[in-house]
Amino acid sequence: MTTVSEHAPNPAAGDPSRPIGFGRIQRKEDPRFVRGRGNYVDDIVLPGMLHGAILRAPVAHARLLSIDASEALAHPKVVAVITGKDLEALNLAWAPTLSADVQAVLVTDKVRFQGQEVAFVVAEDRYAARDALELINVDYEFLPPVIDARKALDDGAPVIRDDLPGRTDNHIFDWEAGDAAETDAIFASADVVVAQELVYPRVHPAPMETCGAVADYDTVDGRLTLYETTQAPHAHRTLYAMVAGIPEHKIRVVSPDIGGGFGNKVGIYPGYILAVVGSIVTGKPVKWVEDRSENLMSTSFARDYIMQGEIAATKEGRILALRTNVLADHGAFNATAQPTKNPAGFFHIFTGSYDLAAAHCKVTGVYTNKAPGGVAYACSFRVTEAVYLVERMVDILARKLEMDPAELRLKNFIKPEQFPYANKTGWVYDSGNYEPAMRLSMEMAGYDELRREQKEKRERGELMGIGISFFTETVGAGPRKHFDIVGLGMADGAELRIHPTGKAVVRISVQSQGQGHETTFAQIVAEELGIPPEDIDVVHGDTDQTPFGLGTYGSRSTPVSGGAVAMVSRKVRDKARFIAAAMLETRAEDLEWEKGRWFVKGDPSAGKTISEIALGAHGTLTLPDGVDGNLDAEVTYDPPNLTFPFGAYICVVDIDPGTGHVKVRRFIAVDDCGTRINPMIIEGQVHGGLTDGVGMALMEMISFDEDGNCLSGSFMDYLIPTAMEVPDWETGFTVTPSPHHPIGAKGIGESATVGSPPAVVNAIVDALAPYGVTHMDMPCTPARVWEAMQGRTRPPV
Ligand code: PCD
Ligand SMILES: [Cu+]
Repeated sequence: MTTVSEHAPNPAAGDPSRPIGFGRIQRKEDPRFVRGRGNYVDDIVLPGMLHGAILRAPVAHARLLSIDASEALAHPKVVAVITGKDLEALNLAWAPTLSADVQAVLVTDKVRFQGQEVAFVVAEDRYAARDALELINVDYEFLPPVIDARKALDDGAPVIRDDLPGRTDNHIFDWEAGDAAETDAIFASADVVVAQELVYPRVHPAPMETCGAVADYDTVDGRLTLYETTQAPHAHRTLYAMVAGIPEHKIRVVSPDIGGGFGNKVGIYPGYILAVVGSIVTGKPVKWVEDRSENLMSTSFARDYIMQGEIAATKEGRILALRTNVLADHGAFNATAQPTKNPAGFFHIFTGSYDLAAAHCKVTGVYTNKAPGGVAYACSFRVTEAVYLVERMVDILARKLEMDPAELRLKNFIKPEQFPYANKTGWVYDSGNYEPAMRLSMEMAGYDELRREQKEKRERGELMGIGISFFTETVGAGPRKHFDIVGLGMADGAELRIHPTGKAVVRISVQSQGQGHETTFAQIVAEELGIPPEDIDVVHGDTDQTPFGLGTYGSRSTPVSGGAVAMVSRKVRDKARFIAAAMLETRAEDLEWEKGRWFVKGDPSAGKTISEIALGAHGTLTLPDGVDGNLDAEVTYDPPNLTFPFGAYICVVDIDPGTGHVKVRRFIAVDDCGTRINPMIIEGQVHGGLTDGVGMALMEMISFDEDGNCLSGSFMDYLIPTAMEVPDWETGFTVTPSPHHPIGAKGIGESATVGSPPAVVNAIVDALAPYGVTHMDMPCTPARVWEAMQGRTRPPV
């Protein structure tokens, strides 16, 4: 049993590698999932419920001339058809985005991307609603679209956002970070400079469950109950109150089980608002659930960054500076989920894990006739793009210097004694110890042996590649003074009640989409109070039942809400001390804590367990002044900094020279997320993220033709990886606790998605080195790989 010292930042401090709260326990949520008892938005059925369907624009850019819904309204099962005009009358035709822009809920003036919402039909069943869409007649005047971000700022390019007063071009923002002059000076005198354009294509989170809502507006007392697929129920409620003018105390947002979010369910989509309007108009509950094509074509995409990278170094391989110019395609509305004041999110952590003398980045955002979004798909707000940039550039430099890429990284890491480390663009990394993670991954991979094998194979003309990526993430936004969503500061609440019999319920503001919060948050309480996890219920996903907080994305639940849960448990523990003292007829100062109980210093036999204390609190005992008769507490936790998890990944690929097919043979992932709660859940998070990363590197891309038709509107065209395409993951870990987090934990949910794509691409480029290939853009499909080899001769060996 570990003794928890009151003020120790990390209860696992004695042995930091020990997982906390009973470690590898089975997930509490799984029995209901494996028995088919999950309850998703589409499972919700309310009496008299109607069904909504959205008519979507067939083209990317067109003026709306007229809508005739009379035929649809004549359909016997159609109850209402809502158009942009109707919404204008309610002042709801446009909604604010999370990035200080507005987005059309339904088109009033102009269609701006293919798949945009044009009208909403409410009918007695889903089939009738869909059928009636075909009865709506819309007249359009087609306009030339802007599809290529590189042409968005050309003179004479069609102006997409002519709804914004004074707009004469498609420019959204220019933003920069770091010191340009200092960086340029270093580049000017550096021994070696390499440059490369890197395209991070438009990809999609594509969660298993698409987005949907059931809105139930009670016309008698003006109450709105909204079941939604949302990763941030409280933030949504406040936004609905602000935008729709429904008093906040009359709105209840319920987020039941969610079949994956991955950033796709952070924003507010037109469909949610339309379900609400549909319910207000008809006086009945209205369900709207999108299909797969609607999800892929119209909801938030991710990435879509064209990056010009440059890196400067000495000829001995000391990396000096990094600079980049980025063109960011934000689609038709600037709706990126951005909790920061920076329009490019956390992109300026592109200095990665290296100790640089200078760095500078510049990002230009543009509008195009494509779906809006730019969500952090398994990515803490553009950290994925940042990691890809630096990890590709370091590899390109290694090739130029003819140095081993592992050696080059080891030579340039920020050293353990440099933490907390302030990078050149204004981040303070809380902690890190990079070399042991790198060395562990090399040892697990058998790195030297792999290089030997590669050499032999090259001599035989076989294509084998080894790719490395070492990443540092910024996860866990707040603190609230630095991060907010439309003015709501990024802190999170937690409420803990210990029932008289010692069982507990903890209510949290974040929202699980599959991460296992019902298990891990119980484990945090268990660690702090010694109550077994099975005796602790975790309540989330209902704004009526939980304290305010900003929700789950950017791997912030453990860093922020996890901190809140640890702090609220400590508050209960402190209170328990006074009650125990009263019960034991002694002074609180004379008591000592060991996991699960307070006892008299020097007399361990005299003590009270948490459950005895809970009963005492609710009993008849006279309590000291100022101590309430319960064992409950609440806190709002505002983290002092972000957490900075990191990892070392090694990917081994074999390429078929005849077809260009890439086989990921091995993948070694060493992650450091600080103090670990549940190793099984962590491994699951890493496995999922690696699969995502391999998918992006090899096959995922939302593409468009010249007219702006989305070519990736189904899983036939938008490929996602399956068990067939991925190897047995080999995972390892090191533990570097966060010095400021109450239990020392850092986020893990997105690490693998962030860190793995550069490892895969680095491996592919490494395999193709004999052909003189130095870069390839994702997705590295067989066609692209094959093409890269054509017309290039392998040098004789
Ligand atoms: N150290 C540590 C950390 C962590 N953990 C665990 O693990 C998990 C995770 O966590 P985190 O990191 O904190 O995170 P979160 O916040 O919770 O979550 C979020 C994430 O998560 C991930 N993962 C996942 N999974 C699943 N199943 N599903 C999903 O959907 C998802 N998503 C994804 C994403 S994308 Mo964004 O949204 O894009 O921003 S963000 C994200 C949880 O349970 C926890 O508790 C542990 O144990 N330990
Ligand atoms: Cu991102």
